[in-house]
Amino acid sequence: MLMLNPYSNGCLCSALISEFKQHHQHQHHHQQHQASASASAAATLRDCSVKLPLDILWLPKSAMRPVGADASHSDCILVVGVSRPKLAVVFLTVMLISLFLTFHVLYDSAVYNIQAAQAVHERHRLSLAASASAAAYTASNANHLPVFVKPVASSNQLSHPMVFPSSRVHFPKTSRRLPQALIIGVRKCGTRALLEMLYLHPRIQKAGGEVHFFDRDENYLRGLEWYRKKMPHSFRGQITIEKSPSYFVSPEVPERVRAMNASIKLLLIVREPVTRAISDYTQLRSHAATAILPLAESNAPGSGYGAKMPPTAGASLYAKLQSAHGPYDNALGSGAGAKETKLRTASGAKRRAAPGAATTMSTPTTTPSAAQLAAKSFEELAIFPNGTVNEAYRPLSISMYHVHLHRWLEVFPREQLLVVNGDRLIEDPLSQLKRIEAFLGIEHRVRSEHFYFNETKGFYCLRYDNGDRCLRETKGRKHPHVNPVVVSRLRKFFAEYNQRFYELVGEDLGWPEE
Ligand SMILES: Nc1ncnc2c1ncn2[C@@H]1O[C@H](COP(=O)(O)OS(=O)(=O)O)[C@@H](OP(=O)(O)O)[C@H]1O
Repeated sequence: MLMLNPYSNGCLCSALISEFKQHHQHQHHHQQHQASASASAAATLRDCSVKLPLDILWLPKSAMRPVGADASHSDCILVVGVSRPKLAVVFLTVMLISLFLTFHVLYDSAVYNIQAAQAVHERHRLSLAASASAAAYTASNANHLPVFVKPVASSNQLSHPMVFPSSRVHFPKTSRRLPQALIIGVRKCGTRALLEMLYLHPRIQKAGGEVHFFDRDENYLRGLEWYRKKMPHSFRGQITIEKSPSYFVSPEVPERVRAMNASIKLLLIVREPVTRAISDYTQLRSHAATAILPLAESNAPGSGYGAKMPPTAGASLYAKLQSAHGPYDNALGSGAGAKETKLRTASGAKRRAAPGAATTMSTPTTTPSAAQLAAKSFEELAIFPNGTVNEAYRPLSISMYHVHLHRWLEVFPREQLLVVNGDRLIEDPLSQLKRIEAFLGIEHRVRSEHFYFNETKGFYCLRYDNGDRCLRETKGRKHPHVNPVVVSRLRKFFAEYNQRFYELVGEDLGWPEE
């Protein structure tokens, strides 16, 4: 028996002894025959008492009032009294800390087990629900859509902001890890859709936004630890993926990525180059319109973007647009800035003389207003009046995939890079996801039941156990009508570049040549 009494010095022992004596007298009055036994107990008390620094006493068992049946065969009981307050405080503190740590470990372990069980259960439920809905579709015989999933009427809609789940349960034993795979581009080819679809896989964790670590000096100079902290929590066996589409076209990026991880896996999603350029233009025009409309009078014939903008307002909007469009030289990507010059040098392409260019194109020295930029059609920006292609137009130069890919393949072996077909991802996402699962070395877990075709949006959306999710409205914008002659002209222009790209990747993607 251990008894702690921090505030007494010997009181415990004397109390016990006094108790022993009273008890002994009581027995003496009522049980005469035990008198000799008590005397012998007192003798034993004297024999068993051993004074130690911690006030440890051996008391005879008969000194204690029995509480229940006593099955022990010992004669003496150990009583410890802590007589020094400081020592007692230390004792109590150690005991409390031990208790706290024990409960903490037990709590962590319980939370971990419960959450892990919930995650497994939810995924299982999702897979059952999805199988049921796929079966229902087969029965309903909807047929005009590509295949692996039939269209499902969904209540969930496009006015949502980005509605894919932005966070998962954070297990206690996870940590933030540098990415083991990157989606390096290409802009407007389906990089967001690809990342969200991959995130359906339990082995994938994704960085929420575009981090732009490797292509922006101000971020790169913050160091890898800064980058790591931008990553999501993950288990050891999971793969963290980040996507920043401008990595593909930024010359300094491949070397920087290799410096971080020479065996990182690279995903490059591409789309038919002219469609990609039109998509790019559509996004830039949309951004320009958003910036201009509140201030502008929309009375420029055919433009709708406020040609009568006051010069000062135009200049400040222009600055706004420049910062909003990052790698672009101006709002609609029409200028030929420093990066463009590098690109032309790298590709070996000669700038073609463009009669009339001075009157139709912005130049770096003459800053056009945002309204002027936003008022230009894709045709005007892409083709000079003499019919030649404006290679310096950023949406077009980004689509010259071979130029950029060449730089990556100078740094990484071909096997480390997977080319994903963005046009196929739109029509049949599962086929592309299977390839990516194999490339990343993870089991095939993304299934047709994870997708449904949303008729309103015109794209496949994702199905989670807690609801259906589409990408937000900035993905899948309606493109403006582009003159078919211009489209054909651009396709011919890209035919040669596409061939070079096919050679680099070792695959013919079959893009139209007119
Ligand atoms: N499932 C699904 N839902 C919506 N959109 C889809 C989907 N799959 C691919 N896409 C195509 O993704 C295009 C946008 O590409 P990015 O995400 O790479 O754009 S961005 O560079 O990050 O701005 C976007 O381009 P636009 O159609 O021109 O808007 C889509 O065509």
